Amino acid sequence: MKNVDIISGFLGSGKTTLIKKLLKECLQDENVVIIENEYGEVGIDGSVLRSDNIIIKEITSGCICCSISKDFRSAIKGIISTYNPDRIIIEPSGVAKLSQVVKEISSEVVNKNISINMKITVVDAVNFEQYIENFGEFFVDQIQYAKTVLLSKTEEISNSQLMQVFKAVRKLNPNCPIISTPIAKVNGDKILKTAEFRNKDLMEDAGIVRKTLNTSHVIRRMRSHSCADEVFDTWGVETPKCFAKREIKSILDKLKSTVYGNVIRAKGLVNTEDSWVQFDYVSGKYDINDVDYDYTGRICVIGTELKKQEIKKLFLGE
Ligand SMILES: Nc1nc2c(ncn2[C@@H]2O[C@H](COP(=O)(O)OP(=O)(O)OP(=O)(O)O)[C@@H](O)[C@H]2O)c(=O)[nH]1
Repeated sequence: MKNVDIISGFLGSGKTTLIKKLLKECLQDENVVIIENEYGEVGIDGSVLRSDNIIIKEITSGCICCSISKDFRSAIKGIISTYNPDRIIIEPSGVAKLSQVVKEISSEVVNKNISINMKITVVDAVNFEQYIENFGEFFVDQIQYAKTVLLSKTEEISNSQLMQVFKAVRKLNPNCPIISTPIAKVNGDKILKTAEFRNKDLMEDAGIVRKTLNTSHVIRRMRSHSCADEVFDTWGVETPKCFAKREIKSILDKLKSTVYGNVIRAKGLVNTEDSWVQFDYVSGKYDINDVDYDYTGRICVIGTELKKQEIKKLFLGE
């Protein structure tokens, strides 16, 4: 029987950051395979996580809980027969419903070989209200079906905002441990122990939560949708273009404008005049960091009602 961990969370919440931390601080001696599911057409997180002892299987261009669920199931089976890993970590796309991912894993095809161990949902505390209001169907599902919730970016909000987010998460999921200490300050081991603790007792959490809560008030605009493809849009490109660093900054500043649609998440690995950089844009805020060179540049943008021609012009000038 193989243990499978699911690290769920909305777009840009911090799933990859958490996986990197766990790999570095407490999973170095384990034979781990990661399934990276990117909603966009080009894979970026695989390169971000890549290291010598980690095997990464990337599944791009769709969501493993709906449009490419078959690829997902065959990936799991293939991984088990090829690598026989100690642990499989799944990072679903930010727009996947955790309930659906669990359903896929538990389906007839694979349930003889695996059992679900950790189900952590990373919740972006900074953008909590905005996401619950606009993308409640996805966001709430991820929280309700989690065995553990990790609040990310808590160091960026006030104590009273944190208390509000904490209360709202607790209301949606009465049973799960909620990790609220800034991620940089919590030891990876502590996160692992918290998320694996009382595993068995919490197996039924999703059912209990569904029975005890009426969350219709938080699922407003998105209520009628059930599939990410009906709501979210993505644009991606592979490009050898060499950018100026200040150009990337200026592009990311512009992405906030509605000229480009409603951009929630943009990420990329691109070449610049003096180094390779990784950029991460989440709802108006961004980071740009130097990284090791990569084989070619990749850019991915996710949002709603994207103006793809405008976005292409912005990044590539054509
Ligand atoms: N300040 C702060 N930034 C964070 C934290 N967690 C993640 N980030 C930043 O948020 C951005 C997105 O982080 P990722 O780990 O790539 O998020 P993700 O959930 O894997 O993103 P997608 O898979 O693309 O949806 C990056 O710029 C991270 O550095 C946190 O706890 N605090």
